[in-house]
Amino acid sequence: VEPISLGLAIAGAAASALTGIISYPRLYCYFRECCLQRHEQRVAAALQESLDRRLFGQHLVSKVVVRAVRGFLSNAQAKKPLALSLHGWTGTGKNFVSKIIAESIYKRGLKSNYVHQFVATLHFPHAHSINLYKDQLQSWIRGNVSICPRSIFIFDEMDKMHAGLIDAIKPFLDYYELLDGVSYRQAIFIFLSNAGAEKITEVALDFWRNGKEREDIQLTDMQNALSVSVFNNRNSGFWHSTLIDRNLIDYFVPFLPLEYKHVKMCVRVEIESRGYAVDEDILTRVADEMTYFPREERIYSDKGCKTVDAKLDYYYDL
Ligand SMILES: Nc1ncnc2c1ncn2[C@@H]1O[C@H](COP(=O)(O)OP(=O)(O)OP(=O)(O)O)[C@@H](O)[C@H]1O
Repeated sequence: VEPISLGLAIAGAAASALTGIISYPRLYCYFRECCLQRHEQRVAAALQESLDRRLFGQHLVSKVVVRAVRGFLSNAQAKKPLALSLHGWTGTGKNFVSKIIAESIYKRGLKSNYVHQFVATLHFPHAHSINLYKDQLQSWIRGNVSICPRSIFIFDEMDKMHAGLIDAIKPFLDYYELLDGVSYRQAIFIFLSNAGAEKITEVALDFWRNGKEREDIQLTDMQNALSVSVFNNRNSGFWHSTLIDRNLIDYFVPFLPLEYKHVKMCVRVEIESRGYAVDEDILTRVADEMTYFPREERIYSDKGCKTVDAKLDYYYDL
């Protein structure tokens, strides 16, 4: 083969590969992250599988989250963005679940360019700057949704957010088709909060005291009580918020307090993820070291599964 024709052949192949890449977005998206990347059925399957395998003791969460996300993604005519509000005791899996949702939609999960996380105490620390934060929040959400309609926004520590701030995002959560030429209808908003945890615990404890199974707790046992208690709680971040007033939160997702057996499951996972063989004695000791409430019955872990990893360091990494 003449060098010149070989060169032409290579150039031709490269050009057709390039057009191939451009005309096959899937291939392009294989190498570079794309907005709206995965098909909704794949997202729903990945989400279900991941929650079933990795999330312990939260039957209501799995049910609501999978249904909500699947329904929303498969509805091409969604009238508003999806807004989920996750509530519960510390260490029960709220951040964990938002990470799993993000990973099911974008392979890079929380590291994705289309997933944005806010932590109230970090990003909005000063009460006197609330108006500035409102402006920043709006332009930041507008900018990101303009780049990618299927953006995911996670607001952590809602209960520490200054009252009224979250109302700045109300227009984006509402039923508008377009706002200044931008549609927010494909975006996903996830709010995380400890507000309502007492109410959730009260219901769970009632079930326990009446000898009923935890898994028999229904969403209806929780949802109304939860939305009212969050709305009326000055420290919920949603205090008298128009988001609740106007029914712009689609689902209140209750995280039940975790029991001793769930803590043990977390310890097991943590030991395995470090590549050690599970030593049942250590596993039990770590779970025993956690504190449990109420004081008399000692059923629920004070810190959920938080601090399990730190406790394990004592046994394994010294
Ligand atoms: N229900 C659960 N199933 C499996 N692992 C869990 C569960 N809850 C918590 N964990 C583990 O504990 C870690 C800490 O939990 P996570 O940060 O999700 O708690 P949280 O509910 O967001 O707490 P906080 O309200 O304090 O922010 C998680 O990364 C996960 O490893």
